Amino acid sequence: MNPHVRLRGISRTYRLGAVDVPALQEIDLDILPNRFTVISGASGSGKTTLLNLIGCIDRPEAGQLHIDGVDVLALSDNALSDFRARRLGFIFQTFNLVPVLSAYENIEYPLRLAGVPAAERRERVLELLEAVGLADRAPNRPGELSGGQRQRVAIARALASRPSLVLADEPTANLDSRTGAAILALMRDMQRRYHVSFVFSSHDPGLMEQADDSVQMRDGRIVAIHRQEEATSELAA
Ligand SMILES: Nc1ncnc2c1ncn2[C@@H]1O[C@H](COP(=O)(O)OP(=O)(O)OP(=O)(O)O)[C@@H](O)[C@H]1O
Repeated sequence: MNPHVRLRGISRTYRLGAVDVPALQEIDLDILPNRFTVISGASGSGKTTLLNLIGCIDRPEAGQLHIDGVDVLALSDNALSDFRARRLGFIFQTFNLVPVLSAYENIEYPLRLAGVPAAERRERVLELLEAVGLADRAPNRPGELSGGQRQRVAIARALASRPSLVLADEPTANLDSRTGAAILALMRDMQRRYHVSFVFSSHDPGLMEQADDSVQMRDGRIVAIHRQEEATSELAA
């Protein structure tokens, strides 16, 4: 199976005054398509830095990064923004919804930016609201929703532009454990339903069991990769 994301020799060092902080050191990693991948590791192990690089929000000093076969580090800033908007979806720990927009409008926002026609926008937003269990909350602003409901809106927003890859940086960190488990189950469901690759980071080693693939990090390096057997349906296909 061709990897969806391929990292080779990726290094990223932050400069803090005179001190160099090596956040990632020569990372080699393949993320497989249509799988649910968790990146776990202690605080400071480099998870966010890795997700920011895969999300083309940050650039490494060294190494190669291909997504869907595209050498993203060779793209111009404009081409990279376009690539990000079309192919990638993001879910954040702090939800990052626009407070003055309703749940419906938050999900619709990336579609407006992408110039999707109004009728198609409406169809996609209503389908996603239904899919994340918030059909009755369309007019509510984020301030009128619970943390779990806000994250559901954020999941729907991340999927709105039909990305091939969704990146989620500690999406359950600000939720109680029950709500976090429900959000995780929803992400899993959405990953299967929409045939996207999901990559999310977590401190919680318990989540590793629920992923197809798990990547463990320590001190800026990958110390273990565990891949579950491919799903039967994929093998049969
Ligand atoms: N902007 C920055 N400037 C300097 N150092 C940074 C910066 N961002 C991260 N670091 C350092 O890089 C290392 C990796 O940080 P990163 O945020 O990627 O880890 P993490 O595994 O996501 O941690 P957490 O679980 O706490 O979010 C840490 O040592 C951190 O202190």
